[in-house]
Amino acid sequence: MRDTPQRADWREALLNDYALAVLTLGGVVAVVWLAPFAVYRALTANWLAAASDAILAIAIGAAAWYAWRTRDTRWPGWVMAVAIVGGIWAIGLAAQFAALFWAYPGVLMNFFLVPAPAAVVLGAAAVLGAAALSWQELGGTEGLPFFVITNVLTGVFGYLVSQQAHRRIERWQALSLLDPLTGVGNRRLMEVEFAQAFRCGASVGALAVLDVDHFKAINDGHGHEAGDAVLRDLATVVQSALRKTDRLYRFGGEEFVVWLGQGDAAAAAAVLERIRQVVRERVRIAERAVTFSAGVAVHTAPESWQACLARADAALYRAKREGRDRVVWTSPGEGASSRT
Ligand SMILES: Nc1nc2c(ncn2[C@@H]2O[C@H](COP(=O)(O)OP(=O)(O)OP(=O)(O)O)[C@@H](O)[C@H]2O)c(=O)[nH]1
Repeated sequence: MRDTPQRADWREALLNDYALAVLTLGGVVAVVWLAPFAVYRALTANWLAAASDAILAIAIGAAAWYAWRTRDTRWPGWVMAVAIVGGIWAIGLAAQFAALFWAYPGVLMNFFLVPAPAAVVLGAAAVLGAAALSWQELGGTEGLPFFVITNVLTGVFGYLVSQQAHRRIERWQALSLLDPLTGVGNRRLMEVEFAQAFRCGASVGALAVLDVDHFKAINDGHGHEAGDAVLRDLATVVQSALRKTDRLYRFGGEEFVVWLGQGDAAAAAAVLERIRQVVRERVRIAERAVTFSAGVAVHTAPESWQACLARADAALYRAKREGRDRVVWTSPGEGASSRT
C-alpha cells in the first residue's frame, strides 16, 4: 500500500528532524505518562506531586505541539530541556528512588534539544541536584558515584552522537542546499524556506528575480571561468548589500532570487537600488560594468510563493524587453511598472 502524502510527510519529518522526534517522544510521555499521573496524584490528594506532574505535562506537551505546528524546534527544545531538569529535581525532591531512572533519558534527550554546552550544564544541574536531594535513597556515598558516573557516561554518549548528527546534517546541507559556485542558497533551499515562510498565510514581503544582462556574451568573449567569476562576485556583492533578514538564492544559470522579507515596498525598493549601485560599481569584466535586470513582486496573502515568483519572473522578462539594466515592479491587480 502506498503512503498518503500526509502520512509520508509526518514520517519524513520525524526521520529527518531529530529535535522534532525527541520533542514528539517527550509529548507522548507527557500525554500517556505524566498527565494520568497528575490525575492520579490529584485523586489521592497528593497536591504538590499532582501540580508538578501537570506543569511538566503541559510544558512538554505544549512544546511538542508548537514544534509540530511551526516546525520550529528551537524554543520548544529549550522549554522541554528546562522541563526535564525541573522534572528530575522534582523526582529528587520527592525522594523516589525508582523514578530517578528518568534522569538517563532526560540527560540524553537534552543533547538533541539544545546546544551541547547548554545540555552539559543542564544535565549536570539535573543529576547533581537530584543526587543531592535523594542522597538518602541513593545510599549516600555508596550509590551516589554509580548514579553520577552512569549519568556522565550517558551524557558523553549523547554528546558524541548529537555532535556527529549535527556535523552530518551541516555537511549534507552544504552539499544539497548551497550552490557550490557562489556559496549562496540554491533553488532547493529557496523552495524549503519559501514553503516554510508562506505556510502561515501572512504577507512575507517581496520577491525579486535578478538576471545578469548579456551573460552569454561575457562567457563567449572572456571564457566560462571569467563568467563563473562574475557570478561569484555578483553573489558576494549582492549579499553584502542585503539586510540581515533578506535572503539570496541562485535560482539557476545566471539567475538569482532575492527575498526581501521585511518592511514595505519602499524598503524593498531601497535595498534593490543599493544592490543595483554596488553591482554596477564592484562587478566588472575587463573594466566594464556588469548589469542585471530584475522583476519584483510584492507578496499579498494568501498568494502562493510559486504565483508570486511567477509574477516576478514575468516582470523580469519585461525588464529584459524594455532594454535591460532596470528593475520592473508588479503587484497583484496592478500592471508592471518600471524603474531604472
Ligand atoms: N560561466 C557560466 N555560465 C553559465 C552558467 N550557467 C549558465 N551559464 C550560461 O549563461 C548563459 C545565459 O545566456 P542567455 O540565457 O542567452 O542570457 P543572456 O546572454 O544573459 O541574455 P539576457 O539574459 O537576455 O540578457 C548561457 O550561455 C549559459 O551557458 C554557469 O554556472 N557558469
